[in-house]
Amino acid sequence: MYVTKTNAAPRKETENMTTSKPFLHTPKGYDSSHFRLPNFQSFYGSDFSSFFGGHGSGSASAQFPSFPANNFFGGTGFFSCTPQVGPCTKSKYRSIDGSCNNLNNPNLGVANTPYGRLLPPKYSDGVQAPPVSVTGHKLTSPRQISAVLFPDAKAPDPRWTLALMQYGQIITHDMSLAAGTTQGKAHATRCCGQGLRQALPEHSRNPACFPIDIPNHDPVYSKAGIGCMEFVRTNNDVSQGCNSGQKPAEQITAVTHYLDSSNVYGSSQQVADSIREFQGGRLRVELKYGRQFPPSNNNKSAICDHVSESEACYLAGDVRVNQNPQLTVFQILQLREHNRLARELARLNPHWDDERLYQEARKIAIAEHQAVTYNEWLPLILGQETTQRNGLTYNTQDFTYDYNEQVDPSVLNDHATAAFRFFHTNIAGFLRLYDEHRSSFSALRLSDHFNRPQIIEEGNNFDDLARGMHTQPQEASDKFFTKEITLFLFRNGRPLGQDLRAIDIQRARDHGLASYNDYRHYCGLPRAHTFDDFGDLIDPESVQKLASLYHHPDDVEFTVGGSLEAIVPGALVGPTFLCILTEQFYRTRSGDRFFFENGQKDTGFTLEQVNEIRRGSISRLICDNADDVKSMQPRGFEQISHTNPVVPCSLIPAPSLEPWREHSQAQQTAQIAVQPQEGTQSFTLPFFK
Ligand code: HEM
Ligand SMILES: [Ca+2]
Repeated sequence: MYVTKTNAAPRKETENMTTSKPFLHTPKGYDSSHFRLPNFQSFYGSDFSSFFGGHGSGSASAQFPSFPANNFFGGTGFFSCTPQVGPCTKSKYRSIDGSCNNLNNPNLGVANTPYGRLLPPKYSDGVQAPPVSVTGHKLTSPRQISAVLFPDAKAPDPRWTLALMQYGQIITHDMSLAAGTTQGKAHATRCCGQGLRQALPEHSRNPACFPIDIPNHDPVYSKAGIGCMEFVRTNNDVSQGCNSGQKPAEQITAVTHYLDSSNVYGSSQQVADSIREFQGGRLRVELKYGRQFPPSNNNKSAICDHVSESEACYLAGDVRVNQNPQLTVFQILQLREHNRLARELARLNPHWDDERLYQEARKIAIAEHQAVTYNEWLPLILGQETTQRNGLTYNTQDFTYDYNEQVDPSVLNDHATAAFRFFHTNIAGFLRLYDEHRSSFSALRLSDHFNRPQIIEEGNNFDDLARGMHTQPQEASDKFFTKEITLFLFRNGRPLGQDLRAIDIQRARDHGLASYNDYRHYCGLPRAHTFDDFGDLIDPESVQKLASLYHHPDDVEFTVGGSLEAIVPGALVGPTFLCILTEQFYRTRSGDRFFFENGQKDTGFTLEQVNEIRRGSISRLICDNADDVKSMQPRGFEQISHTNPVVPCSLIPAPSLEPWREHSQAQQTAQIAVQPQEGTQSFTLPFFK
C-alpha cells in the first residue's frame, strides 16, 4: 500500500491493534521518487508484549520491583524494565519523563525504556552476544574497518553550514542516549527478555585491547593508522548475560524518546528540578558579565576533561552538554530562549505564577524546536519531496491533525545506532570564528575542546562561534570522516584519542543490529548475493574494500554498508539510511500527542499560536539569544550568498507572543492605549502600568 501526499491524506494505521500488543507502527506508506518500501508486516508476534519493556502487560514490574536509581549503573544487577507510570492525569503539559503522552500506553517514549526495533536483533547466541560472520568467521575489528573505509578527506559541503550538522546533534541528544555510554566512558545497560533490566559491570570490557581507544604508543598506528586490531569481547559479550532461553536483550535509552527538548529540561523530575530557578518560570543561569550561562556542574571532574575548579563545566538537561563547543553554544541558546520566553510571558500575563510561566515557556520553546527540526532541518537532510510525501512536513496554515495514538514513538535502535550516526560525516575538524562583518580571524581545533567548554566564555567567542557555525560550511555527506573524531576523539590532552567511527560500528554489533543486506531488503532494495551486487549503490573501490574486509555479503554491517551508499539527490544520505530516518521521524511526530501542529484540543495551541511558532527559525534563535549578534542570513542552515544575504536581525521574521496574552479587563483597556510600535519586530513591548 502506498500513500502519497499528492493523492491521499497522510498515512494512518489501520490494523486492529489492541493495548495488549506492542505498539509497533508498520511503515506502509513510505515513498520517495527513488525507491519504495514494500508493505511490511511487523516481525513481532502478539506474544511479544513484554519485549519492549512489557508495554501493556504490567507483569514485569509486578514481579520485579524497581531498584533505586543510584544503584542503576553500579554494577551487575536486575531492574524492572517497565517504568512505574500513572495513573495519568489530564495535563495540558508534557510530563518531564515522557510518560502519559500516549494515554492508552503511558509507558511509550518514557526515559530509561528500551529502544524500538524495525528488524529483530541478530545476536550470535540468539539473546545477547554480538553477531559473528554468517560463515562463522570473526568479524574484522571495527577500528580496522574504520581506517580502511572511512578515512579523512576534506570536502566542504557546497551549500550547507556547519549549523546543519550541529543542530542534528541537538536533535540526536533530545531523542536518545544509549544508557551508560555517555562520552564513551561508562558501561552499557540493557533489558533482557521478561522485562529484566541489567546493568553491565565496567570489567565486562576487556581492558587489554579495547578496540576503540588508540594506544598512544601504538606501533601499528604509526605504520598503518590502524591502532588496536584485535577483535575483542564487547559489552554484550559477557558471561553474566541474560539467561539462556530468554528473549533477546534490548538496550535502554536514557532520555525521553520524544522530540521534547529533554536536553534542555531533563528527562527526570530530579534533573528538571535541579535546573529550575523556581522564580518567574525561568531556568537557572549563572550571570557572567551580564551574560547567561548554564549553572556549574557539581561533578566537574567526572563530567569534563582537564578542568581546574575555575573552568566552566555545565549542568543542563542532558549530560552531554559539554561535549563540544558548538553543541554547548546551541544548548545555551536554547536555555536563554526559554528564559526570554518566560520573561515575555510574565510581562504579558503578570498574574501567571512560576509554574504556569515555566510550563508555558517550555511548551513554546519545545514547539519552536519542533518547528525548526521538521520545517527547516529535516527537508534539507531527507529531501523536501521525502518529507512532504511521507507526512513529515505539511505545507499548510492549518493544523495538521496527524496525531495517531497507534504509532509507537520509540526511538529505533536501527535509527540511533546506525542510520542517524551517518551524520558524523558532516563534522568539521576546525571551528571557525567569525565577527559581525563575517571576517574570520581564527579557528578552534575540535579535539582541543571536547568536554571542555571554557573557551566559549572567553572574549567574544560565544558570538563568534555562533556566527561561525552559520557561516562555515559543514563537511560534505560522504564516506570521509574527520580525523578529529576518528583519531583524536576525547583525546583529553593526549596525542591520540578514540575513533568514533569504530565506536559506531562496535556499538551496532553490541546492539545486535541486523545486516546491511537485511535493511536493504527491508527498504525494498535487492539483497546483494555477491559483493559486486552492492555496486548498485556503492562505488567500485569501496565494494572491493568490503570484499577484502568481510567473508560474505551478508556479513557486511548496516553501519558500514549504509555509510558507503551514494547520496540520494536532494537529500544528504543514501537510500537505505534515508528509509530508516524517514520512518523514525514519521513516528516521532505522529506518535507525539503534544506535537505542536496537530491541533489536539486539550493540549495543543490555538491556530493563531501555531502560525506564530511557524515563523520561528534557526537564525531567529541566534538573533534573540546570542550576546550581541546583530545580523544573520535568513536561512541559517544555508551558506551566505546573494540569495541568502546577511541582513539585520530586525528583518528576520519573529513569532509574536501576543496570542498568549490572557485578556483581563484591565489589560484590554490598556491595549487600546499602547499601540504596537512601528519597526520593532513582532514581540509586543511590555505593558507598563
Ligand atoms: C561534533 C559533533 C559530534 C560528536 C563529537 C559526536 C560524538 C558522539 C559520541 C562520542 C557518541 C557516543 C558513541 C557511543 O559510545 O556509542 C555519539 C553518539 C551518537 N551520535 Fe554523535 N557526535 C557528533 C555529532 C552528531 C550528529 C551531527 C549526529 C546526527 C545528526 C549524531 C548522531 C549520533 C547518534 C544518533 C548517536 C547515538 C545516540 C544514542 O546513544 O542513542 N552525532 N556521537
Ligand atoms: Ca526527548
